Amino acid sequence: ALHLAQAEDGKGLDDFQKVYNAIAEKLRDEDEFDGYIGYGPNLVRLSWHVSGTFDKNDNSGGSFGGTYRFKKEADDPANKGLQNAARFLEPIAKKFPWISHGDLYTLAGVTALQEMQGPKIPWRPGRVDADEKDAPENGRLPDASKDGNYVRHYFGRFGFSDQEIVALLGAHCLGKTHLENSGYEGPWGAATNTFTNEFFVNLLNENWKLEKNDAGNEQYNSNKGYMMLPTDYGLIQDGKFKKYVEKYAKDQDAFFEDFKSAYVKLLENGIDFSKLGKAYVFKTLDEQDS
Ligand code: HEM
Ligand SMILES: Nc1cccc2nccn12
Repeated sequence: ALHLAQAEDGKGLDDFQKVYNAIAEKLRDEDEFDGYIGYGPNLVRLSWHVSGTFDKNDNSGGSFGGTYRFKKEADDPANKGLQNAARFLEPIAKKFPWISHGDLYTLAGVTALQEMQGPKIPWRPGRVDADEKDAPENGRLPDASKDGNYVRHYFGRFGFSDQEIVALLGAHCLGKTHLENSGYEGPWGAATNTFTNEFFVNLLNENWKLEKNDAGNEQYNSNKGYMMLPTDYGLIQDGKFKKYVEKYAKDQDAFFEDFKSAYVKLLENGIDFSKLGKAYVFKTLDEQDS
């Protein structure tokens, strides 16, 4: 059965906006991280990795139990590099001890996306901390060395359509790959901390060369210093995915709208929110600077 959302008692929009603001202010303060990319992309990746363990077949994994806080999940080799995001969030968790870990990890991704000029992401609280025994086993996160068919099959476990899969991967407009984390090296130059549709524009416009990187893994590099993972490149090798890449490369608003919907679905998979009111939409710091 789905996990029933139980919001932190007595907490409302203002309380969660305070958590949002604390994360957003810390993002602004600690802007030097990772060559001045900042923590935003890393927080978005954490929110995806804590949700990406979900399996609709037995409703295991997913963001509900906040089980990333246990070594069993945090030490998954696929999570290498996310210790930075976890350390970033420790003082936030101490300042707001009432928020569950699942709510904190997902709210941090929403905050980072909105502060990096992404779409407004409606968010609902109610994830309840589970025990270490409920932490999913390692190996549920995807393998970047594969192709488009693998990507389609992988995301089938969440019930995502081709369109939702392509929209979600648009988050690879953010941050970079780090050889010491994943065995892929991304260029400093092209790394960004602003949410745009450029992942799709680059996929279509650059001439990609498949090369072996210093870790011996194959990746696609362009002469402008951009890179793509084999799974990224699979989106233009596969005709059914490619038409959505073209749609989003042409229309950033359509990308923002579809990313928002798919990202909410990713973060809420496996949870029954029907007992809660409507989702919260948080103001950015800029919108509160009055
Ligand atoms: C086929 C599915 C996916 C694969 C194989 C994949 C793989 C990767 C890899 C290998 C990295 C580099 C990590 C590092 O070296 O630090 C990365 C980074 C990243 N991924 Fe994905 N990813 C996938 C889907 C997603 C999704 C669905 C999202 C969010 C909605 C996402 C968001 C990010 C972000 C923001 C970064 C940059 C992190 C940073 O700069 O620290 N990825 N991904
Ligand atoms: N920034 C970034 C992160 C992860 C994967 C990826 N592919 C192209 C760019 N990119």
